[in-house]
Amino acid sequence: MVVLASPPAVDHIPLLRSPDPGDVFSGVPVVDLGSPGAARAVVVACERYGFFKVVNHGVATDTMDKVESEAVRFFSQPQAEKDRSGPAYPFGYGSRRIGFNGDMGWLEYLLLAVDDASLADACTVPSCAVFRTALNEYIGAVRKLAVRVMEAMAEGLGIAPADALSALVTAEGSDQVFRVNHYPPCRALQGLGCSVTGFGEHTDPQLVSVLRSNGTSGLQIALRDGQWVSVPSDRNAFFVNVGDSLQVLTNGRFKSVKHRVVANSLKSRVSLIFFGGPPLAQRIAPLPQLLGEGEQSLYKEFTWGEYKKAAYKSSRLGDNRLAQFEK
Ligand SMILES: C=C1C[C@]23C[C@@]1(O)CC[C@H]2[C@@]12CC[C@H](O)[C@@](C)(C(=O)O1)[C@H]2[C@@H]3C(=O)O
Ligand SMILES: O=C(O)CCC(=O)C(=O)O
Ligand SMILES: [Fe+2]
Repeated sequence: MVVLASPPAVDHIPLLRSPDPGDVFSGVPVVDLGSPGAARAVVVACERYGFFKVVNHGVATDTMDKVESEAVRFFSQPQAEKDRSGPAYPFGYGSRRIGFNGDMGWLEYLLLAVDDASLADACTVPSCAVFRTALNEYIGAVRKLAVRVMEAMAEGLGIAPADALSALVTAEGSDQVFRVNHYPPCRALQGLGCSVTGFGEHTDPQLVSVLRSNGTSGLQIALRDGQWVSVPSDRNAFFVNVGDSLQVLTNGRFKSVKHRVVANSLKSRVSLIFFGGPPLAQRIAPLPQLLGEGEQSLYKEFTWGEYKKAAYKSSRLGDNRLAQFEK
């Protein structure tokens, strides 16, 4: 028997088939937020893929560039310096370990709280004031974008008031998280036909996630038939994921998208993600306006706090976390 051992550098990190050009998905829905058809396009994309790209988003290029270059600078520091911003939980710098239940990925990251009360100085890590200022400016802009996207969802779904969904992420005490991921190039497996997992497959538990990355590919989404496809990167655009909580609010009409990141063998990927969640006490249940005559909720009642606790306590990244709440 021939046993192929992984190089020690990638020990304990699952391997994936390397993406090939045929995996590149040309069908990612693109929503022009400034166009009259945006609300309808958002709904169609959320129903079909739980995922779409946003252009004409109004976030200044300078706001995106500054935070990206500060992130690159932060991750290029010596390990001991980065560790001073750790540990990752509850918030701070982390590397390789994701969550508490044994998941590992080829990445390092910053997990940051978004403190609504003081958005002007939302994060206290990292220690560098220039990075913090850039992060706070970016987080403020991306949060506004999340609100616009959720307003478009409500309009497209035909529900009132206009902030029926977005109010959940602007409410006092809403639970928002921000994440900066850095996937260094992984040269160890070059030419072997396989790649190391950057971030294993999962759905995001929140309502929506708004992602931007540098020009390095790696993000993949699962289509409804289970096929994994590569999302062409676009550093000028944002990508929106439907999260589990939004799936429940729409009684399954919108589907939370399964996604993962495959590490690149040559280039590093930097991604910045805003996760919009509601306050911990918020009840997560289908919006009555979205339930048809006689239609029942597909889910048992729960609060965001209960869902989050269950997700963090016992789930592995790839688990179907909603399954235990299905009726
Ligand atoms: C394994 C885990 C990591 C995660 C918490 C969890 O127990 C299950 C969900 C994971 C996830 C995915 C989206 C976000 O990156 C994240 C911050 C979140 O809210 O849920 C991560 C969690 C994490 O990295 O701690
Ligand atoms: O880094 C990426 O591109 C995606 C990461 C992700 O899905 C996450 O942090 O939840
Ligand atoms: Fe994710």
